[in-house]
Amino acid sequence: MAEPASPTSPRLRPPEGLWRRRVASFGHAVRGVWAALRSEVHLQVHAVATVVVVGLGFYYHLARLEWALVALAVAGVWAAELVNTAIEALTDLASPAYHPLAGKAKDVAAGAVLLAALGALVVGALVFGPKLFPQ
Ligand SMILES: Nc1ncnc2c1ncn2[C@@H]1O[C@H](COP(=O)(O)OP(=O)(O)OP(=O)(O)O)[C@@H](O)[C@H]1O
Repeated sequence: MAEPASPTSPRLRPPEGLWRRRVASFGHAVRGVWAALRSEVHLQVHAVATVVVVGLGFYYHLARLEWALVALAVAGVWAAELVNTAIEALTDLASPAYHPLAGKAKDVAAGAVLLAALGALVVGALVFGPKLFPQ
């Protein structure tokens, strides 16, 4: 009878090289964030805002759920801004000359950032508003 599978069983262990590839992919992702951070002023502003928000979070001893909302809002803005940066780069590569579709792609990507930022603003106002301006 076949031996039951366990997480340490050689059958379930990923093949050699898979972990190396996963680690390499993680490295590429970190390199992407770093490259965008160096070239995009908007991301540098987000970085400063993130430090301020995290500092305020510790100062006001946010509750667990408040931290969760703030983390989601901050990550949402970063993710939207990174995707926007990627779409801008690809658009410039594919269509350096003016094209309505290139403009649409950039406008839609920028719209995603705007929505994420508005959501983060609402979360920030609801979480920090009562703490910053107690009645
Ligand atoms: N190749 C293009 N064809 C048509 N319209 C374009 C093109 N490139 C840019 N645009 C228009 O100009 C706007 C600004 O584009 P741009 O590449 O300067 O991005 P941006 O909003 O200034 O972002 P960032 O400041 O992060 O570079 C776009 O949203 C789009 O409407």
